[in-house]
Amino acid sequence: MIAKHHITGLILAGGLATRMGQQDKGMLALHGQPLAQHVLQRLAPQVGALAFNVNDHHAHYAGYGLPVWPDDLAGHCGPLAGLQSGLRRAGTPYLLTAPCDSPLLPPDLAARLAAGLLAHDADLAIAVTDEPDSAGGAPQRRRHPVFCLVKTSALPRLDAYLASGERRVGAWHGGLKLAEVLFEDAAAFRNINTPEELAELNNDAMPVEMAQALLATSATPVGEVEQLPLAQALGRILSADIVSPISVPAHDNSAMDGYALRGADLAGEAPVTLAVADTILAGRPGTVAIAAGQCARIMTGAVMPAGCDSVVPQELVLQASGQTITIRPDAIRAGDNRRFKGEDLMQGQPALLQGKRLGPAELGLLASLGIATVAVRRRLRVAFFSTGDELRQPGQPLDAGSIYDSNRYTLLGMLDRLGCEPLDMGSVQDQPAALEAALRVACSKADVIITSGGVSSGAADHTREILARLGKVAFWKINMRPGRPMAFGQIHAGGHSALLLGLPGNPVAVMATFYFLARPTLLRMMGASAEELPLISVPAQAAIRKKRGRTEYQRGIVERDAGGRQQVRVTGAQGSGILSSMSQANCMIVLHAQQGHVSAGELVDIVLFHGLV
Ligand SMILES: Nc1nc2c(c(=O)[nH]1)N[C@H]1C(S)=C(S)[C@@H](COP(=O)(O)OP(=O)(O)OC[C@H]3O[C@@H](n4cnc5c(N)ncnc54)[C@H](O)[C@@H]3O)O[C@H]1N2
Ligand code: MOO
Ligand SMILES: [Mg+2]
Repeated sequence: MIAKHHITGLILAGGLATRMGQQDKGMLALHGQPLAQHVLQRLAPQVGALAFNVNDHHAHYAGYGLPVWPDDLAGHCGPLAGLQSGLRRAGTPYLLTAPCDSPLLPPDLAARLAAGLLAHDADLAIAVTDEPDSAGGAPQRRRHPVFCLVKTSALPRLDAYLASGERRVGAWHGGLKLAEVLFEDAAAFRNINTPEELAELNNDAMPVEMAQALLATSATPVGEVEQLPLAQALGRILSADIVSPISVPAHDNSAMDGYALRGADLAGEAPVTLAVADTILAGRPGTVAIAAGQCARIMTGAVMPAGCDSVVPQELVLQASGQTITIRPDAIRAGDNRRFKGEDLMQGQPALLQGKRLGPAELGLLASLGIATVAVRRRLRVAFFSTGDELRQPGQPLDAGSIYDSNRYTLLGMLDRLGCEPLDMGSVQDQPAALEAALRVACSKADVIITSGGVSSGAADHTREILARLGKVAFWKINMRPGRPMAFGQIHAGGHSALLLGLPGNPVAVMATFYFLARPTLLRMMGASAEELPLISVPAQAAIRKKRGRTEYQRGIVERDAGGRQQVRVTGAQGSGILSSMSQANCMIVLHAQQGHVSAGELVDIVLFHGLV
């Protein structure tokens, strides 16, 4: 297996960008962020180390804190010179290259190239795609030689090739063994060569991972800290590391009710008789040292007496008279049933790290250290409101064409569960003045404003105008379903600022965008350390229809089949207005962008709704 830490990712940013007026291509902005940073964000989770290959604009890349390697060959000789530079400098057995102008590159590029390389026992693996033939004929196989995973030991071959004056990218490997790995999603290899291509990409729906990365870069944790008694700290985020002031347990102690003894006394074959020299209760340490041939009656949790290293549970004792016990020498092994001082927490060692969310175990752990109050970040204030003239509140009559406002309640529930301080601002009519007033009030009270509705292409122009007046808000199209449209930005009013997350109005879209986009952002702002939702791989009970190129979150029910194996099925209709599907479901089936239709029995990723703790 080729592990992540065996691979250095090299972002090729050393070209001349002739069709971009020789600008530094890697620094061109896509959704307000440099192309090279998008590539970095996509490669980072896939490799152990990262570096840039840059020739002319070293300073542009220095801020990323990564190595910046120039070509060793002079005169902009193309990507192979970058590859050569990377192979010379990488400290890992493999190098993975990707150009700085390919921000959609596959999230499983490294894993799949590595699998292909191993399967073919090859020296390098490159990506290939099948592109539709413009004349309507059979698809054309297209190689992408700059998306390449190569053994760093291939360097001499590349050196010789370049020394011979050759520069062509596709042919350098000569006698080395090449594996071609087919990727179904050709769009992932899209690269930007002209200003028109960049404009087009800026207009297209953005991958979920890109939206997540953009959100992550704009979320900063709340600074204020408060000191809370333990009993009020459940769900809060620790603001500083906790170093154990004591060891837990504070003494070596017994794990059983029985007799503490010296393991060395259990030698031989015949039953052993020991004299009971003391009785030790939990909280009442013994007073005598136990000599050879002696033992002490001891209770669970009581301090081990000096001289003893083992405890025999009382039910394993053959005979006990009060003054003596008799046991078989093989009843226990020396050292059994003794708990060591500090085996849970050692004095002076970190017990909990800042960013930890305090759950039941953490409250108990802090208590076990004798800590009575704890420093946590103040709760994140999240103002939320629904928008729409059609909305009525539960309890009100429903007139023609109107609906009840459900998003307010799902949002309230989700925010509360996450540990935020929800500020419910009700529902707001689709009128410019009402919307502006609501945003201003929300901005004055909250760190984050979450709205639902009014963000699709049908959104009234006045919404955009107001948001533009109050701050900088982008309207995103995200390549996901449900949850395609979303507004994101920062707004300012009355000397305050707040992050705005404008979620789409459809009730399931609200939940999907909340869980997969807003949740990580809010957690980061709450000061919580990154908690990736664990994806579990489960076979699909039946085929699932899925559009390749788009991330889909389908509502699923995971349960055991007749043979006892877990499997997942979709809840039925997946419309983004069908909120009952979220209630029937016990998991979200996460169908990644690069996946197509799923066949019965195929493994899919799921996120469970409920956890134990
Ligand atoms: N021409 C296009 N139309 C739509 C597109 C598109 O790309 N092109 N995207 C669709 C998608 S996907 C979604 S999601 C919605 C998002 O629209 P908005 O965010 O502007 O939301 P609204 O139009 O205000 O509402 C959508 C839908 O949800 C109902 N809704 C709204 N608020 C609530 C609430 N608080 N409780 C319950 N239900 C609510 C609302 O009545 C609408 O039925 O746009 C699609 N259209
Ligand atoms: O994606 Mo919309 O957000 O489906 O309903
Ligand atoms: Mg609306």
